[in-house]
Amino acid sequence: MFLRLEILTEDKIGMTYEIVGQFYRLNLNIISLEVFPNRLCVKTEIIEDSMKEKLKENIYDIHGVLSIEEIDLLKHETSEKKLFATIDSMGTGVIAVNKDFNIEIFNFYCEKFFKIKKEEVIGSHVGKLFEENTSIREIILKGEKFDNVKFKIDKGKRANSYIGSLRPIKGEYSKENGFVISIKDFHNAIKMANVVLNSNEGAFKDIIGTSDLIKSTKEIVCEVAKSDSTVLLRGESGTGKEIFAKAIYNLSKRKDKGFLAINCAALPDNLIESELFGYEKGSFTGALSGKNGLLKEANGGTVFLDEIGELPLSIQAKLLRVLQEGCIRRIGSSKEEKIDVRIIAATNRNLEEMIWNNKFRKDLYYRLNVMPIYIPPLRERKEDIISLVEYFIEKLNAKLNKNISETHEEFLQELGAYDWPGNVRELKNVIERAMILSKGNVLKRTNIEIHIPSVKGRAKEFVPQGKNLKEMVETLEKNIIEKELKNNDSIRKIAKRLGVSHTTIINKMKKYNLISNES
Ligand SMILES: Nc1ncnc2c1ncn2[C@@H]1O[C@H](COP(=O)(O)OP(=O)(O)OP(=O)(O)O)[C@@H](O)[C@H]1O
Repeated sequence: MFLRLEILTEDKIGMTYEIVGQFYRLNLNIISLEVFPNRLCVKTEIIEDSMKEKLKENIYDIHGVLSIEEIDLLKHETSEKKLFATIDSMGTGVIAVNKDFNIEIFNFYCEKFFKIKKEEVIGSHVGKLFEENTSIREIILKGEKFDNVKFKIDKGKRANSYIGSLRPIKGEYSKENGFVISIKDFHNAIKMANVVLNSNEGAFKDIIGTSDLIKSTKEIVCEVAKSDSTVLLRGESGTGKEIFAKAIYNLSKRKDKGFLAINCAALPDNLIESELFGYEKGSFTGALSGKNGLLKEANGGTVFLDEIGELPLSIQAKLLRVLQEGCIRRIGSSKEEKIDVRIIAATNRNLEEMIWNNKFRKDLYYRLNVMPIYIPPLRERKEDIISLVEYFIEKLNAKLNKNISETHEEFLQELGAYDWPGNVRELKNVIERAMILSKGNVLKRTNIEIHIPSVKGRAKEFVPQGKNLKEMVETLEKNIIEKELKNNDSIRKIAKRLGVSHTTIINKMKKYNLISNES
């Protein structure tokens, strides 16, 4: 406990000397002294009331002393308290170290991730905190400025990555007086980077990734969105073609008009034409009244034609008329109607090969390919995996009613070692499965359910179950269809891939009691 006095005085030379003298006459130790014009604040040890009265009397006897008041804190103590409260409330770890490398400040954030109380580390050597990580320890002990170095702190259950920076504290004559280390959680830093990168571009808010490849794709998209030209998005399945199509629409001048997404593979062959172009009354049995097609419905807006490579050749010819002349003709009508739609198409098929095999019209290809944009596969931008994982965890926590807050380093390493043939869609599914499987709040390597040949070795040879060849073939057939259905592709697309009809797949699904996402 301390006694703190604030003494107001007249402006007189030697006043401080005289007041301080009264403390020494009573043999009192001055702990702190603040001198201002006409004001003096003194901190001393607590003393008995009689002694305190004596001290005050003696000070009042000095000519020019106006008042003496007991106060709670000296000015520098108030500032120090404010500073510590600020440092403690920061979402960044702060460690201040003196010139002898001893810790002087260790904020609340640091207590949390080092799992040590500040009382245990204040005054001890900073090197002790980074004992398990010799590389960062060496850099820190140089005491020289550095920015954003990634390192790991392994505290048993929690092994996470952080980003550290260091600033030396310079004295008035540039002599070094220690340094301050600031530490951020790596994953939080990435989240923030995403917020900042996406803040101007609301259109990109659902497109996660800060890799150079994604950044340059976003740049191209921004340029392309300004014009009204047809765009062809190319890239493997699950790379995000549809969300890029949405971004183009959101950045375009048609953003206040409609956006209609049509999956060409999901429309059965016999319905595609009527769905897209509409039909006249009586044009076929059952056409009791006429109907507008989807393209007409989308007039003035943007149409996203996903999986354009799946369109039958006859429809390709009609689509070419839309692109060339802006005209559609309903089934059963001899009249063409003008429409104004912007087409964004997408495919994961090799259209050039399809042209070669007479499966895709060359003229339509050239018309679509005015602005091709290639969406890179995830394996070429693995640096985006961490931010995608964070993003999906946050989204899926709400959906699955979970509270996953951490990912083990090994979990991320394993994801990084995989090649992701199903791209971001596959990553999302793997995260969802891992979250369902995880017992606590942490995602661990053991929660990953994918086969990673490079990491876990080759798969065992698969021998289908069954009493005889017929049963074995049926098991195999069931497994193949089941696996295809898991990719969430349309039945039409699966049928194409397996070289059978749409009806065959539906019949087999009934036979084996399988359900698709279309059911
Ligand atoms: N960069 C990304 N950020 C966040 N989510 C993404 C990203 N890329 C893809 N996704 C998600 O992955 C899933 C698949 O994306 P999308 O449907 O756009 O892929 P696609 O390329 O159109 O696939 P397909 O060719 O099979 O139709 C969606 O859930 C989408 O939201």
